Amino acid sequence: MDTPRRSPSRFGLHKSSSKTTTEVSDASQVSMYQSQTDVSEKKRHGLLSSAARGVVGVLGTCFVVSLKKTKEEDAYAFKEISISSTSAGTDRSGTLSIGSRKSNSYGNSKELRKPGTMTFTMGELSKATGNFSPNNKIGQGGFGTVYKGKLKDGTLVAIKRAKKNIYDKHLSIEFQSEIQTLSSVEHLNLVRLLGYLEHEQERILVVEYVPNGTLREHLDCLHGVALDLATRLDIAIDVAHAVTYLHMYTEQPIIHRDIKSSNILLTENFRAKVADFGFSRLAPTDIGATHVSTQVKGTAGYLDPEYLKTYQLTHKSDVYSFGVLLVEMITGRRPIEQKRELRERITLRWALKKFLEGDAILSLDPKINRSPAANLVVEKVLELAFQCSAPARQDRPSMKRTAEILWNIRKDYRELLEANGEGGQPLLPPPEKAMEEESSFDMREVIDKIEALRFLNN
Ligand SMILES: Nc1ncnc2c1ncn2[C@@H]1O[C@H](COP(=O)(O)OP(=O)(O)OP(=O)(O)O)[C@@H](O)[C@H]1O
Repeated sequence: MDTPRRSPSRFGLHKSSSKTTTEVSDASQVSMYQSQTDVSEKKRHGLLSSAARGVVGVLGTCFVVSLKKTKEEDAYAFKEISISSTSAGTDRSGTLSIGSRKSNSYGNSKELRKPGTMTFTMGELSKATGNFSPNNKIGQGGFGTVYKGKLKDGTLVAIKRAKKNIYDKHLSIEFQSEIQTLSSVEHLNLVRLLGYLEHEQERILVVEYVPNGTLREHLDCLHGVALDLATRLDIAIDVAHAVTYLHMYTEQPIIHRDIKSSNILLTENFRAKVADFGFSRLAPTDIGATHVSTQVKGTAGYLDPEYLKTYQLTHKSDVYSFGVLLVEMITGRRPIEQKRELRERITLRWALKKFLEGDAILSLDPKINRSPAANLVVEKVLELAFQCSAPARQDRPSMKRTAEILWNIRKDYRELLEANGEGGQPLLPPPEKAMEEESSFDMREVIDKIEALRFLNN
């Protein structure tokens, strides 16, 4: 099927409008949010176990890990989008709580709890975390401190303790928002809320513990091995599934608002789980409503420039952030690389320039070996990433479409690996409905790219 002709404006590269937009957004993103991000990043990195660093130190290098997933594992993920809406629907009817596991008991098992509202006592959570011992601290974010905990029945959990400030009404609202949002969702690729505690000064969330660190940590090789391209593609698809689910299959559409690599947690099998719904708000459902106006929240580098400019939040703001995330996964670089020279500082812009010059492969994370198959992934994923992060939201694809394109890219990648005898990744059957359109880019677009390149060089 022919892909529609893409004009420079689909990339948002018309001189008159987009340059201004990009500059405004970059500047405001850096100034408004960078300090906050830096602090939490530093803290988080400071918190990485010395053991992890030890591994890196001992190995002296970062090996590429290649993971073979079973057909069943992936097939499950594909099914998840379609079946989850049903199961979540059941949950929302109030008969089955996503927080309360039928076979497991948390806190008082006699209570019949509403979805996601399992309550814990301070005693239980104190015990689970060794009295909130610093030894059990695994993270620090905008919301507060995160501890690893073990419940009575042995279940490992992450316990997110909000900063204490009962007079901060905003925090309480955020807490309620996180509970409400989390409680209505259930998906393999979303971190599950197990319960909460709200008592006097304390606001604590108990969520599923995801044991293998954040995507950002893995891109930084802090766990000793670099993620190979196949795994990065799988992770991107997991995230796309999760966000598609939030946008399309929950009772009320949910905009995540803070998609970023440090909010992507990985399981031992390198399945991705999207975390941190603290910033999310329910998307509008009114017929005719296309956006909610709200105060700008998110993280520097990932913020939709149109949202920054207009304060209007739509699903396409998540798509923008996801585009930035895709570039991050291909390049290994953070969205904003403060220490690099000016022209390399905004990774999206730097990678776009390489792409338009026909040198997309030069932007590939140096930890990944170059090959014809890698070349294909870099070209196609970057092309998709730039569509996702087009300055104008109408030029961005939906999250569902983005997932479908990623499926195609993965399929092409695996076929090329097989053909070149490069890898042993098993070929998975294509998901039933997803393969209608090709994600190739055609020669006509080269002309557009040259035009765009001229624009960039001006
Ligand atoms: N469910 C979880 N399982 C395992 N570790 C977690 C879990 N949730 C959070 N963490 C760890 O705690 C860190 C802080 O998480 P948190 O969601 O509070 O903040 P953040 O998203 O990193 O930052 P911010 O709130 O500023 O966006 C994460 O980077 C991760 O290392």
